[in-house]
Amino acid sequence: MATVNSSRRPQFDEPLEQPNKANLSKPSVKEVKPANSWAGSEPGKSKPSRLVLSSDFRVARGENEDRVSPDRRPSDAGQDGANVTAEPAVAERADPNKLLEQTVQPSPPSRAGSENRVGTTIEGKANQPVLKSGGGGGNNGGPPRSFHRRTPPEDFQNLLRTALRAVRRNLGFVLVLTCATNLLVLAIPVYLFQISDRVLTSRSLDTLIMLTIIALGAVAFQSAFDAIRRFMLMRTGVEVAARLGAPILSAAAHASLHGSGREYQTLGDLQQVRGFLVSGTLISFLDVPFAPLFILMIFLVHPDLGMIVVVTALVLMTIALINQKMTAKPFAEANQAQSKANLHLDSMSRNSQIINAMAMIPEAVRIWGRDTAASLTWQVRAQDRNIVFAAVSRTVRLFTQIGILGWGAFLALQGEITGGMVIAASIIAGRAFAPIEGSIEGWNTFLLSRGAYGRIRNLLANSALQYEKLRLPRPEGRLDVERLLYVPGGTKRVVLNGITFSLSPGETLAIIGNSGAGKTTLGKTLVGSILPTSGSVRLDLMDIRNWDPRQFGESIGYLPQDVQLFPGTIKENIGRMRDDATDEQIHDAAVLADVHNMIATLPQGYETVVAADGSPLSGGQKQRIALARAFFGNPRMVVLDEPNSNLDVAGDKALARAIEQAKANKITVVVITQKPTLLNVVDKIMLLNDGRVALFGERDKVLQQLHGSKVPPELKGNQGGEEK
Ligand SMILES: Nc1ncnc2c1ncn2[C@@H]1O[C@H](COP(=O)(O)OP(=O)(O)OP(=O)(O)O)[C@@H](O)[C@H]1O
Repeated sequence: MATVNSSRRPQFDEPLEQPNKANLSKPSVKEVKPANSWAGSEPGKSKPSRLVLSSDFRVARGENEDRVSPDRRPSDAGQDGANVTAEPAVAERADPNKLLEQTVQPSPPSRAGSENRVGTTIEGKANQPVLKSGGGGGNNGGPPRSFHRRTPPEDFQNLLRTALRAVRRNLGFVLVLTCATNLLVLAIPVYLFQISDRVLTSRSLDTLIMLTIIALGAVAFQSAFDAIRRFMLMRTGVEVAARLGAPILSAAAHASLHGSGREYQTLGDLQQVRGFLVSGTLISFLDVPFAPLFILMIFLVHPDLGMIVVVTALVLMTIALINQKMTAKPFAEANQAQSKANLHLDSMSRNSQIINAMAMIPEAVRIWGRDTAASLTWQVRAQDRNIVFAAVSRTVRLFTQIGILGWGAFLALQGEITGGMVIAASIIAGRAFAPIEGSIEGWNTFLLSRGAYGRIRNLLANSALQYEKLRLPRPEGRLDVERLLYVPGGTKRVVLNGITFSLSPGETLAIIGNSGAGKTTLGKTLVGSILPTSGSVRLDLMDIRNWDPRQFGESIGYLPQDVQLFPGTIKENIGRMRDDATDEQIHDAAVLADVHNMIATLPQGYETVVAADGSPLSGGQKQRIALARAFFGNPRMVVLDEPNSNLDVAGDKALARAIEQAKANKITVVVITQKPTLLNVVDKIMLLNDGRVALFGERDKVLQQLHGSKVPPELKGNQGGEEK
């Protein structure tokens, strides 16, 4: 198959025609001027612009909106914009008073008039209505005039508030149960105290039976209340996960576009919060407020015993703090190494075919083993310290029990307290230590959970999905790219430098250039999957950042270089996994992408199930299904990144037909390609060189620039007949 790099024609990176350095450094386009382009007309002869000055935007907008001629053909605004350059508009230096006059007397609504307008900036055009009364869209009748049906904006703050309300409500009830549980837990020490001090002294069987029944009832209630509060906490955790799971995932998916890719881990944060809600740590936290009550009771038995308990509690806290300090680093290292091992495992599962085909299993296992071993080593180090401190802590607790019993016995010998009091104090002390110890041990979990909740709150609070965007009519497909600069975060590499161009609705553009020229990056900025460092991409004059994301997504199609299909049927894939995709829409997209016949040859047709790795489809078939997915819903702009990289001759032809059909349907198509075959069907060509526009203009003129006066025979398809 012939390629642009064949020996008969120069390569993309050859200095075909040195672009004017001055022009390129002011991020402008070397425009191959068509005869009727305004760029080629004399500024003096241009018709007055209705609005020309971006700095006068505020004043002029108010005037324009009131005075625009009702019969003005707004589509003309789209026709003349194909040649926007980065050069400042001539009229930007015009007298503002004259401008005001010009807005009072708008130019006649003729196409020729609008084509000759000089210096009409995009800001100026933004004041003009985009819609026209007919033509310019699908089925030659233009896109539907109705406004887009949109899902309402997500109210993440409200969802978070509702979830928090549910947690508070449940915790309030759990607190009441905790109160009852902690009071009932005193039943056993009180029972012991009563037996030794009352029953044994009075030898009353009735009292013993009575006390035993009360103690049994108290213990039964205490167990029931404890079980109920655990049930409630478990359900609270589930409720939080159920309420926040979907909003977090959609906010994370949206944020990941321009984020670090770690946004999806917020779902893990939700698991952390849920885990905390059902953990023993929270139970300990809830029980801790009752510890002072128990300590007070011991003080009431005897102040000496109370002091022993207080000192022990302080010692236990100190031990736990030292433990946390000494185990925090090894635990963090262990977690980091474990997540590296998990990432590696994930990439192994995605690349299992490559790993098997090239016998890379030992290497893959070695890398995973290295990270896992590092994780285990750090865990052992952390756990060793943990075990030592836990042992010290337990020893202190047991010493305290002995201390209370011993000193209590001594006090009993002195006749200050009774034997029953000593045993009761010992049991109550154990009850007081339990939540304190539990809280100290779980403090780390609490900090982690608090951090996780903070990340969830930030993600939901800052999600752009919740801001309501203005309802816009369905776009026509006018594309304006202005002074696009892209420097990837954390690098100084300028990948795109001053890209400026425009396409009218229904125009097709091929972006060509050497590998690494920035074609894919440009394609991604056009569909908003990466944000430019500066400059703007506008669809129907509205910056794509300001479109409602759902509406924008429905209005465009994108075929990425690395095609991935979703696990599901071909039908679902073409319908973008939407529940509301109708059979007719799916069929239309397949026909528009010229892929219906190919699908018809598959044994299960549209119901063929595609696995995560794309089987049973071939690479070319996957690419063609993805092409139909890009055309689903009759989008107004489609960006195709090397759509024929896997196609055979028939597929290539089908693709060319699809682009022609798209053109007939007034869909603006940008196709990134390395192959010359598609150049036959496009209106314009852009040659990218090192992130800059080296050539841009009408197809034949650019081809002539590329190949000198000779245009290779295979690229002569449209010459003459469709001369622009
Ligand atoms: N996130 C990034 N960080 C650093 N460099 C980047 C980043 N994204 C792109 N680049 C660089 O920008 C250049 C252009 O990349 P791009 O993928 O757009 O090229 P391309 O013209 O599509 O190439 P190909 O035809 O091989 O797909 C490359 O040199 C690439 O290394």
